[in-house]
Amino acid sequence: MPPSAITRRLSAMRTQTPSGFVRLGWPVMVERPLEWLRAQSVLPRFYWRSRGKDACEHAGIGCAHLVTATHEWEPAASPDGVETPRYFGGLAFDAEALGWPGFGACRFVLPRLELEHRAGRAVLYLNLYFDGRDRDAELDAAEAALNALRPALSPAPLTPTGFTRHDRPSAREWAEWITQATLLSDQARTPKVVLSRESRLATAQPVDPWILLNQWRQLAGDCFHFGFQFAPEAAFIGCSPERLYRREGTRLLSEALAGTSRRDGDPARDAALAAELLADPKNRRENQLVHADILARLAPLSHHASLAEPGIVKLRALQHIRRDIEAELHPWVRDRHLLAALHPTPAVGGTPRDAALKFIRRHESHRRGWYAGACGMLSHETTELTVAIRCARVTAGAVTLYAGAGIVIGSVPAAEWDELEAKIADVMSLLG
Ligand SMILES: C=C(O[C@H]1C=CC=C(C(=O)O)[C@@H]1O)C(=O)O
Ligand SMILES: [Mg+2]
Repeated sequence: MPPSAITRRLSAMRTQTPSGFVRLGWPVMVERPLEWLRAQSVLPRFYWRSRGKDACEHAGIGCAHLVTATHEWEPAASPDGVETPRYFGGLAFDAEALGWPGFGACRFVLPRLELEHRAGRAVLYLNLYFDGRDRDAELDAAEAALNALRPALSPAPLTPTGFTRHDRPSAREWAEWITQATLLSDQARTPKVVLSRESRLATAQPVDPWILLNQWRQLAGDCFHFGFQFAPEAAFIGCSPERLYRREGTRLLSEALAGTSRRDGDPARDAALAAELLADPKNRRENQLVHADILARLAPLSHHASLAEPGIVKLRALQHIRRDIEAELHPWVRDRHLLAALHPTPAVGGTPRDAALKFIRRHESHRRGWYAGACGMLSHETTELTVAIRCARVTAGAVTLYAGAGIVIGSVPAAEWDELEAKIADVMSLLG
Protein backbone atom coordinates (compact mmCIF):
# COMPACT_ATOMS: atom_id res chain seq x y z
CA MET A 1 0.00 0.00 0.00
CA PRO A 2 1.23 3.53 -0.72
CA PRO A 3 1.84 5.79 2.27
CA SER A 4 -1.17 7.81 3.40
CA ALA A 5 0.50 11.02 2.17
CA ILE A 6 0.19 9.68 -1.38
CA THR A 7 -3.46 8.68 -1.05
CA ARG A 8 -4.18 12.08 0.45
CA ARG A 9 -2.53 13.78 -2.53
CA LEU A 10 -4.61 11.73 -4.93
CA SER A 11 -7.82 12.64 -3.07
CA ALA A 12 -6.82 16.32 -3.02
CA MET A 13 -6.35 16.27 -6.79
CA ARG A 14 -10.03 15.42 -7.18
CA THR A 15 -10.88 18.98 -6.18
CA GLN A 16 -8.09 20.60 -8.21
CA THR A 17 -7.35 20.98 -11.92
CA PRO A 18 -4.09 19.09 -12.29
CA SER A 19 -2.42 19.31 -15.68
CA GLY A 20 0.50 17.81 -17.57
CA PHE A 21 2.58 15.12 -15.93
CA VAL A 22 2.56 14.33 -12.23
CA ARG A 23 4.84 11.81 -10.60
CA LEU A 24 4.46 10.65 -7.01
CA GLY A 25 7.16 8.47 -5.49
CA TRP A 26 7.81 6.69 -2.19
CA PRO A 27 10.42 4.21 -0.94
CA VAL A 28 9.46 0.53 -0.98
CA MET A 29 11.04 -2.68 0.27
CA VAL A 30 11.79 -4.52 -2.97
CA GLU A 31 15.09 -6.33 -3.33
CA ARG A 32 14.66 -7.91 -6.75
CA PRO A 33 12.77 -5.85 -9.32
CA LEU A 34 12.36 -8.80 -11.69
CA GLU A 35 10.63 -10.83 -8.98
CA TRP A 36 8.40 -7.86 -8.23
CA LEU A 37 7.58 -7.55 -11.93
CA ARG A 38 6.85 -11.26 -12.31
CA ALA A 39 4.30 -11.01 -9.50
CA GLN A 40 2.29 -8.27 -11.20
CA SER A 41 -0.74 -9.15 -13.31
CA VAL A 42 -1.12 -5.81 -15.09
CA LEU A 43 0.17 -5.40 -18.65
CA PRO A 44 2.26 -4.09 -20.21
CA ARG A 45 5.16 -5.18 -18.06
CA PHE A 46 8.72 -4.26 -18.80
CA TYR A 47 12.23 -4.27 -17.44
CA TRP A 48 15.23 -2.15 -18.37
CA ARG A 49 18.74 -2.00 -17.03
CA SER A 50 21.48 -0.05 -18.71
CA ARG A 51 25.05 -1.35 -19.07
CA GLY A 52 27.61 -0.83 -16.30
CA LYS A 53 27.87 -2.03 -12.75
CA ASP A 54 26.25 1.04 -11.18
CA ALA A 55 23.28 1.09 -13.54
CA CYS A 56 19.82 1.50 -12.12
CA GLU A 57 17.13 -1.14 -12.66
CA HIS A 58 13.70 -0.07 -13.91
CA ALA A 59 10.60 -2.22 -13.83
CA GLY A 60 7.30 -0.85 -15.06
CA ILE A 61 3.69 -1.93 -15.29
CA GLY A 62 0.60 -0.48 -16.91
CA CYS A 63 0.43 2.46 -19.24
CA ALA A 64 -0.22 6.10 -18.34
CA HIS A 65 0.68 7.34 -21.83
CA LEU A 66 1.66 5.59 -25.04
CA VAL A 67 3.81 6.90 -27.89
CA THR A 68 3.62 5.01 -31.18
CA ALA A 69 5.69 7.35 -33.35
CA THR A 70 8.82 9.08 -32.13
CA HIS A 71 8.15 12.14 -34.32
CA GLU A 72 5.02 12.67 -32.17
CA TRP A 73 6.97 12.60 -28.97
CA GLU A 74 7.79 15.88 -27.31
CA PRO A 75 9.05 15.28 -23.82
CA ALA A 76 6.56 16.80 -21.39
CA ALA A 77 7.75 18.51 -18.23
CA SER A 78 5.83 18.44 -14.97
CA PRO A 79 4.38 21.74 -13.72
CA ASP A 80 7.19 22.11 -11.17
CA GLY A 81 9.71 21.48 -13.95
CA VAL A 82 11.61 18.97 -11.83
CA GLU A 83 10.16 15.61 -12.80
CA THR A 84 9.95 14.60 -16.43
CA PRO A 85 8.38 11.39 -17.67
CA ARG A 86 10.46 8.39 -18.66
CA TYR A 87 9.19 6.21 -21.47
CA PHE A 88 10.25 2.60 -21.94
CA GLY A 89 9.91 0.70 -25.19
CA GLY A 90 11.41 0.22 -28.58
CA LEU A 91 11.37 0.28 -32.33
CA ALA A 92 11.17 -2.54 -34.83
CA PHE A 93 14.15 -3.23 -37.06
CA ASP A 94 12.22 -2.48 -40.24
CA ALA A 95 8.98 -0.48 -40.03
CA GLU A 96 8.07 -1.78 -43.50
CA ALA A 97 8.35 -5.46 -42.61
CA LEU A 98 6.99 -5.83 -39.11
CA GLY A 99 5.71 -9.26 -38.17
CA TRP A 100 5.34 -9.81 -34.40
CA PRO A 101 1.69 -8.92 -33.58
CA GLY A 102 1.35 -6.49 -30.67
CA PHE A 103 4.82 -4.94 -30.93
CA GLY A 104 4.44 -2.56 -33.85
CA ALA A 105 6.93 -0.21 -35.47
CA CYS A 106 7.32 1.93 -32.36
CA ARG A 107 6.00 1.56 -28.84
CA PHE A 108 7.17 3.65 -25.89
CA VAL A 109 5.18 3.51 -22.69
CA LEU A 110 5.06 5.87 -19.74
CA PRO A 111 4.39 3.22 -17.09
CA ARG A 112 1.55 3.72 -14.66
CA LEU A 113 3.79 2.33 -11.94
CA GLU A 114 7.54 2.45 -12.19
CA LEU A 115 9.92 0.77 -9.79
CA GLU A 116 13.42 2.19 -9.68
CA HIS A 117 16.12 0.19 -7.92
CA ARG A 118 19.53 1.71 -7.35
CA ALA A 119 22.31 0.71 -4.96
CA GLY A 120 20.01 -1.53 -2.93
CA ARG A 121 17.22 1.05 -2.57
CA ALA A 122 13.88 0.93 -4.33
CA VAL A 123 11.43 3.73 -5.04
CA LEU A 124 7.99 3.20 -6.54
CA TYR A 125 6.57 5.97 -8.70
CA LEU A 126 2.98 6.50 -9.71
CA ASN A 127 2.70 8.40 -12.98
CA LEU A 128 -0.31 10.52 -13.91
CA TYR A 129 -0.80 12.18 -17.24
CA PHE A 130 -3.61 14.74 -17.35
CA ASP A 131 -3.22 16.34 -20.76
CA GLY A 132 -6.36 15.76 -22.82
CA ARG A 133 -7.78 13.44 -20.14
CA ASP A 134 -10.74 13.44 -17.84
CA ARG A 135 -9.27 14.19 -14.42
CA ASP A 136 -11.40 11.72 -12.48
CA ALA A 137 -10.89 8.90 -14.97
CA GLU A 138 -7.12 9.41 -14.72
CA LEU A 139 -7.26 9.38 -10.91
CA ASP A 140 -9.50 6.28 -10.96
CA ALA A 141 -7.00 4.50 -13.20
CA ALA A 142 -4.14 5.45 -10.87
CA GLU A 143 -5.98 4.18 -7.79
CA ALA A 144 -6.93 0.96 -9.55
CA ALA A 145 -3.28 0.35 -10.41
CA LEU A 146 -2.29 0.82 -6.77
CA ASN A 147 -5.03 -1.56 -5.63
CA ALA A 148 -3.85 -4.23 -8.10
CA LEU A 149 -0.26 -4.19 -6.79
CA ARG A 150 1.04 -7.53 -5.56
CA PRO A 151 4.06 -8.30 -3.37
CA ALA A 152 7.25 -9.62 -5.01
CA LEU A 153 7.61 -13.38 -5.50
CA SER A 154 10.58 -15.43 -4.37
CA PRO A 155 13.15 -16.33 -7.00
CA ALA A 156 12.12 -19.41 -8.96
CA PRO A 157 14.16 -21.81 -11.07
CA LEU A 158 13.50 -22.24 -14.77
CA THR A 159 11.25 -25.27 -15.29
CA PRO A 160 13.23 -27.72 -17.40
CA THR A 161 11.65 -28.16 -20.78
CA GLY A 162 12.65 -30.14 -23.83
CA PHE A 163 12.41 -28.49 -27.22
CA THR A 164 12.60 -29.17 -30.92
CA ARG A 165 14.61 -26.68 -32.93
CA HIS A 166 13.88 -25.24 -36.35
CA ASP A 167 16.23 -22.76 -38.02
CA ARG A 168 15.30 -20.27 -40.72
CA PRO A 169 17.36 -20.11 -42.92
CA SER A 170 18.85 -23.60 -42.89
CA ALA A 171 22.65 -23.89 -43.02
CA ARG A 172 22.41 -24.59 -46.74
CA GLU A 173 20.31 -21.49 -47.52
CA TRP A 174 22.61 -19.46 -45.31
CA ALA A 175 25.62 -20.53 -47.38
CA GLU A 176 23.79 -19.48 -50.56
CA TRP A 177 23.01 -16.04 -49.12
CA ILE A 178 26.60 -15.48 -48.06
CA THR A 179 27.85 -16.49 -51.49
CA GLN A 180 25.38 -14.06 -53.06
CA ALA A 181 26.20 -11.20 -50.67
CA THR A 182 29.93 -11.57 -51.25
CA LEU A 183 29.69 -11.68 -55.07
CA LEU A 184 31.61 -8.79 -56.51
CA SER A 185 28.51 -7.27 -58.13
CA ASP A 186 26.63 -7.30 -54.82
CA GLN A 187 29.71 -6.10 -52.96
CA ALA A 188 29.78 -3.00 -55.10
CA ARG A 189 26.17 -2.24 -54.21
CA THR A 190 26.25 -3.35 -50.56
CA PRO A 191 29.74 -3.65 -49.06
CA LYS A 192 28.11 -4.94 -45.87
CA VAL A 193 24.83 -6.64 -45.17
CA VAL A 194 23.92 -8.15 -41.82
CA LEU A 195 22.01 -11.36 -42.35
CA SER A 196 20.14 -13.09 -39.60
CA ARG A 197 18.65 -16.37 -38.51
CA GLU A 198 15.59 -17.24 -36.48
CA SER A 199 15.88 -20.37 -34.33
CA ARG A 200 12.50 -21.49 -33.09
CA LEU A 201 12.65 -23.76 -30.07
CA ALA A 202 9.21 -25.32 -29.72
CA THR A 203 8.82 -26.13 -26.04
CA ALA A 204 6.63 -28.74 -24.40
CA GLN A 205 5.89 -26.42 -21.46
CA PRO A 206 5.60 -22.64 -21.42
CA VAL A 207 8.74 -20.77 -20.40
CA ASP A 208 8.38 -17.82 -18.02
CA PRO A 209 10.16 -14.94 -19.81
CA TRP A 210 11.05 -13.14 -16.57
CA ILE A 211 12.61 -16.21 -14.98
CA LEU A 212 14.58 -16.79 -18.17
CA LEU A 213 15.70 -13.14 -18.30
CA ASN A 214 16.74 -13.26 -14.67
CA GLN A 215 19.06 -16.20 -15.31
CA TRP A 216 20.29 -14.92 -18.66
CA ARG A 217 21.40 -11.55 -17.28
CA GLN A 218 23.61 -13.33 -14.76
CA LEU A 219 25.61 -14.73 -17.69
CA ALA A 220 25.73 -11.37 -19.45
CA GLY A 221 27.32 -8.97 -16.98
CA ASP A 222 28.51 -6.10 -19.16
CA CYS A 223 25.29 -5.83 -21.16
CA PHE A 224 21.97 -4.01 -21.37
CA HIS A 225 19.17 -6.17 -19.95
CA PHE A 226 15.63 -5.75 -21.21
CA GLY A 227 12.19 -7.29 -21.37
CA PHE A 228 8.90 -6.07 -22.84
CA GLN A 229 5.52 -7.73 -22.61
CA PHE A 230 2.57 -5.85 -24.08
CA ALA A 231 0.11 -8.75 -24.24
CA PRO A 232 -0.11 -12.13 -22.50
CA GLU A 233 0.89 -14.08 -25.64
CA ALA A 234 4.37 -12.72 -26.17
CA ALA A 235 7.39 -11.20 -24.44
CA PHE A 236 10.63 -9.95 -25.90
CA ILE A 237 13.71 -10.29 -23.71
CA GLY A 238 17.44 -10.00 -24.17
CA CYS A 239 20.94 -9.10 -22.96
CA SER A 240 22.68 -6.95 -25.54
CA PRO A 241 26.28 -5.73 -25.40
CA GLU A 242 25.62 -2.89 -27.86
CA ARG A 243 24.62 0.69 -27.21
CA LEU A 244 22.77 2.53 -29.95
CA TYR A 245 23.23 5.78 -28.07
CA ARG A 246 23.08 7.47 -24.74
CA ARG A 247 22.18 11.14 -24.70
CA GLU A 248 22.61 13.29 -21.61
CA GLY A 249 21.33 16.70 -22.59
CA THR A 250 23.43 17.53 -25.65
CA ARG A 251 26.20 15.03 -24.90
CA LEU A 252 25.99 11.88 -26.99
CA LEU A 253 27.71 8.52 -26.57
CA SER A 254 27.49 5.89 -29.26
CA GLU A 255 29.70 3.08 -30.47
CA ALA A 256 30.60 0.75 -33.29
CA LEU A 257 30.35 -2.79 -31.99
CA ALA A 258 31.06 -5.29 -34.75
CA GLY A 259 33.62 -7.95 -35.49
CA THR A 260 33.53 -11.15 -33.46
CA SER A 261 35.69 -14.01 -32.33
CA ARG A 262 35.23 -16.80 -29.80
CA ARG A 263 36.85 -16.89 -26.38
CA ASP A 264 39.25 -19.32 -24.83
CA GLY A 265 39.39 -20.46 -21.21
CA ASP A 266 43.17 -20.11 -21.25
CA PRO A 267 44.07 -16.41 -20.68
CA ALA A 268 47.08 -16.43 -23.04
CA ARG A 269 45.11 -18.04 -25.87
CA ASP A 270 42.19 -15.71 -25.16
CA ALA A 271 44.48 -12.67 -25.46
CA ALA A 272 45.90 -14.09 -28.70
CA LEU A 273 42.35 -14.43 -30.09
CA ALA A 274 41.67 -10.80 -29.17
CA ALA A 275 44.88 -9.65 -30.88
CA GLU A 276 44.00 -11.67 -33.99
CA LEU A 277 40.51 -10.17 -34.00
CA LEU A 278 41.88 -6.62 -33.88
CA ALA A 279 44.24 -7.38 -36.75
CA ASP A 280 41.87 -9.39 -38.94
CA PRO A 281 40.88 -7.57 -42.16
CA LYS A 282 37.38 -9.08 -42.41
CA ASN A 283 36.46 -8.17 -38.80
CA ARG A 284 38.08 -4.74 -39.06
CA ARG A 285 36.03 -4.06 -42.19
CA GLU A 286 32.82 -5.04 -40.38
CA ASN A 287 33.63 -2.55 -37.64
CA GLN A 288 35.00 0.19 -39.89
CA LEU A 289 31.78 0.32 -41.94
CA VAL A 290 29.80 0.84 -38.75
CA HIS A 291 31.81 3.71 -37.29
CA ALA A 292 32.18 5.45 -40.63
CA ASP A 293 28.40 5.42 -41.06
CA ILE A 294 27.67 6.60 -37.51
CA LEU A 295 30.19 9.44 -37.76
CA ALA A 296 28.82 10.55 -41.14
CA ARG A 297 25.26 10.56 -39.81
CA LEU A 298 26.21 12.47 -36.67
CA ALA A 299 28.08 15.15 -38.61
CA PRO A 300 25.02 17.33 -39.43
CA LEU A 301 23.65 16.86 -35.88
CA SER A 302 26.74 17.75 -33.86
CA HIS A 303 29.52 20.30 -33.41
CA HIS A 304 32.13 17.61 -33.37
CA ALA A 305 32.31 13.88 -32.91
CA SER A 306 35.27 11.80 -31.84
CA LEU A 307 36.18 8.18 -32.33
CA ALA A 308 38.19 6.22 -29.75
CA GLU A 309 40.82 3.61 -30.55
CA PRO A 310 39.53 0.06 -31.07
CA GLY A 311 38.99 -1.95 -27.90
CA ILE A 312 37.82 -5.46 -27.08
CA VAL A 313 34.58 -6.30 -25.32
CA LYS A 314 34.74 -9.68 -23.63
CA LEU A 315 31.50 -11.55 -23.15
CA ARG A 316 31.13 -15.06 -21.79
CA ALA A 317 31.30 -16.94 -25.09
CA LEU A 318 32.69 -14.36 -27.49
CA GLN A 319 34.57 -11.10 -27.90
CA HIS A 320 33.88 -8.10 -30.12
CA ILE A 321 35.71 -5.08 -31.48
CA ARG A 322 34.29 -1.84 -30.09
CA ARG A 323 35.09 1.76 -30.90
CA ASP A 324 33.45 4.39 -28.72
CA ILE A 325 32.03 7.53 -30.27
CA GLU A 326 31.34 10.77 -28.46
CA ALA A 327 29.64 13.88 -29.83
CA GLU A 328 28.35 17.25 -28.70
CA LEU A 329 24.93 17.74 -30.28
CA HIS A 330 23.46 20.95 -31.63
CA PRO A 331 20.85 22.20 -29.14
CA TRP A 332 17.95 21.68 -31.58
CA VAL A 333 18.62 17.94 -31.90
CA ARG A 334 15.89 15.69 -30.46
CA ASP A 335 15.75 11.93 -30.00
CA ARG A 336 13.61 11.64 -33.12
CA HIS A 337 16.50 13.07 -35.17
CA LEU A 338 18.96 10.71 -33.57
CA LEU A 339 16.74 7.68 -34.11
CA ALA A 340 16.16 8.54 -37.75
CA ALA A 341 19.90 9.04 -38.24
CA LEU A 342 21.32 6.11 -36.31
CA HIS A 343 18.79 3.29 -36.52
CA PRO A 344 19.44 0.72 -37.94
CA THR A 345 23.23 0.99 -37.78
CA PRO A 346 25.36 -1.13 -40.13
CA ALA A 347 26.01 -3.41 -37.12
CA VAL A 348 22.56 -4.90 -37.71
CA GLY A 349 21.46 -3.64 -41.15
CA GLY A 350 24.40 -2.96 -43.40
CA THR A 351 25.62 -0.25 -45.67
CA PRO A 352 24.41 1.60 -47.63
CA ARG A 353 21.30 1.33 -45.48
CA ASP A 354 18.67 1.15 -48.22
CA ALA A 355 20.52 -1.37 -50.37
CA ALA A 356 21.20 -3.55 -47.33
CA LEU A 357 17.53 -3.43 -46.26
CA LYS A 358 16.53 -4.46 -49.76
CA PHE A 359 18.89 -7.42 -49.66
CA ILE A 360 17.52 -8.45 -46.24
CA ARG A 361 13.87 -8.12 -47.34
CA ARG A 362 14.57 -10.15 -50.46
CA HIS A 363 16.33 -13.02 -48.70
CA GLU A 364 15.12 -13.37 -45.12
CA SER A 365 11.81 -15.19 -44.88
CA HIS A 366 11.43 -14.71 -41.13
CA ARG A 367 10.29 -11.40 -39.68
CA ARG A 368 12.81 -9.66 -37.47
CA GLY A 369 10.17 -7.72 -35.50
CA TRP A 370 12.02 -6.02 -32.65
CA TYR A 371 15.15 -8.12 -33.12
CA ALA A 372 17.87 -5.70 -34.34
CA GLY A 373 15.56 -2.83 -33.44
CA ALA A 374 16.34 -0.36 -30.68
CA CYS A 375 14.96 -0.44 -27.15
CA GLY A 376 15.41 1.32 -23.86
CA MET A 377 14.39 4.51 -22.13
CA LEU A 378 13.51 7.94 -23.49
CA SER A 379 13.30 11.10 -21.42
CA HIS A 380 13.90 14.80 -21.70
CA GLU A 381 17.24 14.71 -19.84
CA THR A 382 18.59 11.27 -20.63
CA THR A 383 17.82 8.76 -23.31
CA GLU A 384 19.52 5.45 -23.64
CA LEU A 385 18.83 2.79 -26.22
CA THR A 386 20.44 -0.54 -26.87
CA VAL A 387 20.62 -2.31 -30.20
CA ALA A 388 18.20 -5.17 -29.58
CA ILE A 389 20.40 -8.18 -30.32
CA ARG A 390 21.13 -11.33 -28.25
CA CYS A 391 17.42 -11.62 -27.68
CA ALA A 392 14.46 -13.97 -27.63
CA ARG A 393 10.77 -13.81 -28.27
CA VAL A 394 8.92 -15.95 -25.75
CA THR A 395 5.46 -17.16 -26.73
CA ALA A 396 3.19 -19.85 -25.27
CA GLY A 397 4.68 -22.71 -27.28
CA ALA A 398 8.16 -21.50 -28.18
CA VAL A 399 11.27 -19.52 -27.40
CA THR A 400 12.51 -17.98 -30.62
CA LEU A 401 16.13 -16.81 -30.75
CA TYR A 402 17.64 -14.36 -33.22
CA ALA A 403 21.21 -13.87 -34.31
CA GLY A 404 22.86 -12.09 -37.18
CA ALA A 405 26.33 -11.65 -38.63
CA GLY A 406 27.89 -8.88 -40.66
CA ILE A 407 28.67 -10.18 -44.14
CA VAL A 408 31.50 -8.43 -45.94
CA ILE A 409 34.08 -9.47 -48.49
CA GLY A 410 36.05 -12.30 -46.90
CA SER A 411 33.05 -13.80 -45.04
CA VAL A 412 33.01 -17.61 -45.09
CA PRO A 413 29.56 -19.28 -44.72
CA ALA A 414 30.57 -21.94 -42.18
CA ALA A 415 32.47 -19.45 -40.01
CA GLU A 416 29.55 -17.01 -40.06
CA TRP A 417 27.18 -19.85 -39.12
CA ASP A 418 29.44 -20.70 -36.17
CA GLU A 419 29.33 -17.03 -35.20
CA LEU A 420 25.50 -17.24 -35.07
CA GLU A 421 25.79 -20.29 -32.80
CA ALA A 422 28.17 -18.45 -30.45
CA LYS A 423 25.76 -15.51 -30.30
CA ILE A 424 22.95 -17.68 -28.94
CA ALA A 425 25.19 -19.82 -26.70
CA ASP A 426 24.30 -18.09 -23.40
CA VAL A 427 20.55 -18.46 -23.66
CA MET A 428 20.88 -21.96 -25.17
CA SER A 429 22.93 -23.05 -22.15
CA LEU A 430 19.97 -22.08 -19.93
CA LEU A 431 17.38 -23.88 -21.98
CA GLY A 432 19.44 -27.07 -21.81
C1 LIG B 1 23.80 -8.73 -35.43
C2 LIG B 1 24.34 -9.20 -34.32
O1 LIG B 1 25.56 -8.79 -33.85
C3 LIG B 1 26.19 -7.62 -34.36
C4 LIG B 1 26.91 -7.00 -33.24
C5 LIG B 1 28.21 -7.35 -32.95
C6 LIG B 1 28.94 -8.14 -33.85
C7 LIG B 1 28.45 -8.48 -35.07
C8 LIG B 1 29.27 -9.26 -36.02
O2 LIG B 1 30.47 -9.45 -35.77
O3 LIG B 1 28.77 -9.73 -37.03
C9 LIG B 1 27.12 -8.00 -35.51
O4 LIG B 1 27.33 -6.88 -36.33
C10 LIG B 1 23.64 -10.19 -33.49
O5 LIG B 1 24.15 -10.55 -32.43
O6 LIG B 1 22.53 -10.62 -33.87
MG1 LIG C 1 30.80 -10.73 -37.52
